[in-house]
Amino acid sequence: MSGCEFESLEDCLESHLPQAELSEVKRILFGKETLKLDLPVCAVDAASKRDFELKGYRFEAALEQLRPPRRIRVGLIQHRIVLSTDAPILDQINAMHSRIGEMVEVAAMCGVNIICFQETWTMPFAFCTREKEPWTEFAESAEEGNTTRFCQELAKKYNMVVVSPILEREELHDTLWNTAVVISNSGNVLGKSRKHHIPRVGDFNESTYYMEGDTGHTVFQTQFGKIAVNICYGRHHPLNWFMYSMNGAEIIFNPSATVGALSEPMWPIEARNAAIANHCFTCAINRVGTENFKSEFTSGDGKKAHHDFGHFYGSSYVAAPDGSRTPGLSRTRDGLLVVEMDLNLNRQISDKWSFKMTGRYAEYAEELTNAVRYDFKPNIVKE
Ligand SMILES: NC(=O)NCCC(=O)O
Repeated sequence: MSGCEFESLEDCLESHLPQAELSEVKRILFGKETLKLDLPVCAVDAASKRDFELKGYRFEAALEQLRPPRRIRVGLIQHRIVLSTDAPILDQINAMHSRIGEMVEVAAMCGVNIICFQETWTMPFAFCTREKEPWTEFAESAEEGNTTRFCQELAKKYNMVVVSPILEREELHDTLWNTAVVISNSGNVLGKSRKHHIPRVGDFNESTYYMEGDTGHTVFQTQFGKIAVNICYGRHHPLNWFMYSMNGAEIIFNPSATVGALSEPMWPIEARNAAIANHCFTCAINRVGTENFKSEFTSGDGKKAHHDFGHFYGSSYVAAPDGSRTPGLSRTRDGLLVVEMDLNLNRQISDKWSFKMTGRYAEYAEELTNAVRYDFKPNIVKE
């Protein structure tokens, strides 16, 4: 079986492990048995008719005496491109809009309050090619583009916060950015968060198109909680997650596009570790499928010229501050993951483990300031 056919690690364990061992394996792999969330029959039927996976889980918190529970639902959407990469640009974008529209409708049936799509969801992840045309034509204004208008309609219709990661064209300077637009459930654009770290690894030739983002570690106060967006490669940088958390993020979304050969063993660890280290929820979303491009490309890594990135392995999941996590969505299919979380869990775990209190940040800040100076002398004792 090839890497792009293997459906999911969890399904494999479920079908091959004896029941007694399975619950121990799940406890160790996922922190504890993840509780299933009952989803409405109409949603389950619609997902099946529209040919995507629908899964629901919930994370509970202890009941407190002074604070009511803060239960909210997030939705994570992963999907393939709909048309081939050489179809007319507008047809590709419109096809993606209608696919997402039908998935968001199911999220609304499931009571989702905040939905997040995958990185640059309106287009193929064409940055491997290093060709400017036609891919830069997918770029749109974050504030006034058609995709933002489409998401504003969804937000208003379903009373849902929409996180829409796109290729942004900033018209003022005619520059491109990799940007997540955050749209309030009122339908207003709340703001945007630009990708903070740009990869220079494998075929991820994104630095040919856009620079490191200039929006810092913005956190968005929504009706359903404080959220932040750490786009893809930023998940390898613990300080990046940390700064969103320092600014008060209760949920950090990580819309991504990454392939099996490069990052799959790291995927289950990084967002989960960030949830633990920062006492918050994290939501990792990856696209699915293999995208083929007409012209061959190379990336100076000795590989023969090729037409695709390899397999985007999906596996979107949510991690909680207590170290537990949901199983991932499929490695091969479009999917919607609906997760109910009680945001009170963040403070409960912070009070228990106290990483923010024991962090010695002032000392690290001083050491780091020295470490990045050109005349830095490492603190090493030699015989
Ligand atoms: N989209 C993106 O930044 N991918 C880089 C590879 C990775 O972070 O796994």
